[in-house]
Amino acid sequence: MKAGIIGAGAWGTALAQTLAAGGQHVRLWALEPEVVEAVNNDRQNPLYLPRIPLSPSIEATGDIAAMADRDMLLIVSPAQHLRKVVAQAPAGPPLILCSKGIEAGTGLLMSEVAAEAQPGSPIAVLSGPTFAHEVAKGLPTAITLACADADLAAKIAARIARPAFRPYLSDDVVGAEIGGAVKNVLAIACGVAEGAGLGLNARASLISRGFAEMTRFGLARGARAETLAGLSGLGDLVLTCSSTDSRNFSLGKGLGEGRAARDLLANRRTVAEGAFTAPVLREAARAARVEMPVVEAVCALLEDAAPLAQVMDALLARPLRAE
Ligand SMILES: NC(=O)c1ccc[n+]([C@@H]2O[C@H](COP(=O)([O-])OP(=O)(O)OC[C@H]3O[C@@H](n4cnc5c(N)ncnc54)[C@H](O)[C@@H]3O)[C@@H](O)[C@H]2O)c1
Ligand SMILES: O=P(O)(O)OC[C@H](O)CO
Repeated sequence: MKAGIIGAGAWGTALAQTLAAGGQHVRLWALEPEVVEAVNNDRQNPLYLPRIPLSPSIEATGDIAAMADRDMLLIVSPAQHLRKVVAQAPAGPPLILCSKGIEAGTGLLMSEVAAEAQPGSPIAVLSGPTFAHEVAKGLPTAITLACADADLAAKIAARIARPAFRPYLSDDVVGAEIGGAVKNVLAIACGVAEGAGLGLNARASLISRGFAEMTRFGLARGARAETLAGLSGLGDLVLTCSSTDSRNFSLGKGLGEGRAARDLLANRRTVAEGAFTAPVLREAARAARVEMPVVEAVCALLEDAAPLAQVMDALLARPLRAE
């Protein structure tokens, strides 16, 4: 098995650790030379996945061309860097996209961006409720692997499955991507509820009504309802909306505590994808005439367009309607 992982943040490193279980060689491309050095010399990634001893079967590299001999490539960069990273990756092997977001400027999903950046490469999407530090510790995890080509999906699944890492197959690539992108924005909303002390009823309502928004938007973009109700949609939504382990939830918590988005986002090393996805999603939803009031509210808070009390009042004052 010759897996290559492109992107050595928390998730790329955790995936490398998972695939390296059992002594399989995994090559991991990192942007930062200090990450390459720490992984190769100290068996650690203190920048992005601290306190997890890494397998000796992981070989880090700063040279993306070193991925040329790999027979599958997991792309794990932040969504807004995926186009550039995929364009630099060697062409040929299947690309397994692990980033969650929508590209700013184009409104494209990651599979659409990858298809433009590297035409002809087979594409799959790996997405679900997966906090990196838990996966890296070998805690039980299930995840959606979506690919239009069922044979390829089965081959990839067989190669990435581990006793505690269980992929479920789907042919609904768009559905898997929309779930992962939208849940990050909704997690910000749930973090706001936590930070502002709005209570657990509010959080449950945001999850349910947010899921209704995800479903409306997903169906408008051709996703299937059962995909949105699966691991990559509802499953990830519940995870990310429930814990400060989520960077998106934590960002929202800061907003709910009254801190400004620009301060919370300034100089951060780790990515809170929802902050980038929110305005793109709002645009896409408006263009498709899909109502997404929770997403609109998150955008207003991120843009500091209105105080939280006003945003809450506007949400609660919407016309009463059927569920
Ligand atoms: N962390 C998780 O638990 C988790 C789980 C599933 C999916 N994801 C998704 O994986 C993707 C990567 O997230 P992460 O948590 O691994 O990242 P991270 O926040 O841990 O690290 C940031 C990453 O961004 C990279 N980066 C910074 N500037 C860059 C540039 N100019 N070009 C290319 N790369 C650059 C860094 O090298 C690093 O790999 C995101 O889309 C995220 O939603 C994360
Ligand atoms: O920390 P977050 O909010 O980016 O969430 C990480 C993963 O996407 C959870 O599945």
